[in-house]
Amino acid sequence: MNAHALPAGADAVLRYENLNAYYGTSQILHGLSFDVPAASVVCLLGLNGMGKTTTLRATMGLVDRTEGRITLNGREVRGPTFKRSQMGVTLVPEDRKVFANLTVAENLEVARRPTGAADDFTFEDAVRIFPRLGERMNQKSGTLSGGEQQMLVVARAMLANPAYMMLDEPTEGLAPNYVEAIATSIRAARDRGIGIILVEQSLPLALAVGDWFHIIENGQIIQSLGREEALADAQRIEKALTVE
Ligand SMILES: Nc1ncnc2c1ncn2[C@@H]1O[C@H](COP(=O)(O)OP(=O)(O)OP(=O)(O)O)[C@@H](O)[C@H]1O
Repeated sequence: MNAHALPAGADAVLRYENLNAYYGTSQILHGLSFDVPAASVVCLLGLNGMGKTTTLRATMGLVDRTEGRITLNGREVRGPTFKRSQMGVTLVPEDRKVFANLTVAENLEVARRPTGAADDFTFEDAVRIFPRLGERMNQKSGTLSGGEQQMLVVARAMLANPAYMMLDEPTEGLAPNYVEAIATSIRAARDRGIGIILVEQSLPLALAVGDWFHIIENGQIIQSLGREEALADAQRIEKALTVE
């Protein structure tokens, strides 16, 4: 069964139900519940240290302990990280780790996981979305700029053709033209049916691509907004993301 196939009767959704997460004895997440429908972009917003990264790591089984349920298209997401990624969920972490000694092309090839679906991402798609990578296919990835490495890790995630993709602050420290390329890639992934969780400090980017917005404070969702509401209330969201 490929990553996009659904068990009979299941919703195409990554679903969080009352998620608690712990590092050691510290409880970081307190009862998070939200849905990530297929073909949508869900933005997690909040100040530093509020639990956004922990939510993504909990999804991949990278925290010490969780309670509650995460289901992907009706099946429980559990077990070791590689099993979760086999289920079709992938995380692009903040640290932008590329295989430094491999070329750009080799990094992409290692990640490529065709599902056989007609709308699988291909090398050509990656190069169309990130022309800069196309110019650097034979360059060792360790010598790319930070922005280019970020494009490469996002391109790699897309070539794995996940059902759901989580991006942790993909535009942190990037120049505006790279931010635009990341926005284009997020829209392209959504247009192919991929559900996306975007953790972002940049509200303009989140508003440019997001369908749903959850503001997280101290490991809890304190406010949830749809796209129209968020656009109408951008100033209030900005305030919630500003340290007083
Ligand atoms: N490995 C860890 N061990 C113990 N505590 C941790 C660990 N990782 C994160 N924390 C704590 O969990 C809390 C939430 O951190 P998290 O990284 O999820 O925040 P965030 O909202 O993503 O913010 P940031 O933008 O700073 O990454 C913080 O108080 C942090 O100190």
